[in-house]
Amino acid sequence: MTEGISAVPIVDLDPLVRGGPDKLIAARAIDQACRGSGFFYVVGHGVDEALAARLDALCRSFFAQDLDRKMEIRMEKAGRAWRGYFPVGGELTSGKPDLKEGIYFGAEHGGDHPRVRARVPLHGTNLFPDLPGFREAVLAWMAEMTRLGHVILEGMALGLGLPASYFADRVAADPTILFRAFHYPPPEGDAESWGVGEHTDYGLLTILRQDDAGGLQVKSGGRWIEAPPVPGSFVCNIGDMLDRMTGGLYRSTPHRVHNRSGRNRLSLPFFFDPGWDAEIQAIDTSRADGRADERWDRQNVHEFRGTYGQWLLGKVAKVFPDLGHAAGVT
Ligand SMILES: O=C(O)CCC(=O)C(=O)O
Ligand SMILES: [Fe+2]
Repeated sequence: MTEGISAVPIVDLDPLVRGGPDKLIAARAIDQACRGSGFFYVVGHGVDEALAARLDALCRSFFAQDLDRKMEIRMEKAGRAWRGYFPVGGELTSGKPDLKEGIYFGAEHGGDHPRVRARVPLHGTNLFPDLPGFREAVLAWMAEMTRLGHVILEGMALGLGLPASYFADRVAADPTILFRAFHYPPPEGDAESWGVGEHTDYGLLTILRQDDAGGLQVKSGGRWIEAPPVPGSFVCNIGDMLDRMTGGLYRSTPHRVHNRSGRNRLSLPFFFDPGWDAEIQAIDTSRADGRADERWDRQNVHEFRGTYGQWLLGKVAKVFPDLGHAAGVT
């Protein structure tokens, strides 16, 4: 592990991606990062840079369109599947409107998928913008990010001294995947406009591609530190369910975004989360450090019992209250 230009460490995943004998070196670096700030960059991930550039350009073309065009795929049209576009101010990550717009995507489940047939919220088909190549790029990206998610989870399992397939076998055989494209316009005069307010992510692992605008901040050791852009890398962070499973050994670290660059910021977070029906159980709480920080939302993840689907529905209903009602969640 090498120290980057910020306090967030950089982990070279190459040995894990290739499956070489140095796997444990990468696994230990991940473990160290997860016990520390809970945030790390990954390089050596093998994700095609040309695909990333194509997706970046397509997303910028989408967000540059008139609002009317963007609203053609507004989230309301996807109903309970919870996909599509939301305009600036439409999402309330920490109870207040965020200064960002975005598109939500998920696994492309057809009408014959059992959970779509059972009308389970958050399942269904995506709403893709009518831009050539968009659909293909998003589907290819989600496949790549899913591959990468499995690689990182394997590293985490090894780093914890568990069998490589520990998470894959228990919670991530059929992961819940959510992919978002966000555009953060620069604040107009109001320095207090947060792109995303302080929050933690809900699931296992977030893999984020950020552009060169900067603005992502991570709460580490009680203070906010920057996670500046590192070309060709992804920023990874722990979600609430991995915090829960590791008994707090790995923290779901609070983070937030403030776009101070004076230009548009584009970010592409991918959420690699437990299967919808996966029961979330602690691995070995004796390893936990017992710290119980005051959380941003005053929840205690360690008291949660149930499936990931139950946890996620409770969360999403808070972030999009109107859609929560529409989908019968609240
Ligand atoms: O856009 C970013 O850099 C972070 C986004 C984020 O934290 C989230 O969507 O959960
Ligand atoms: Fe987040």
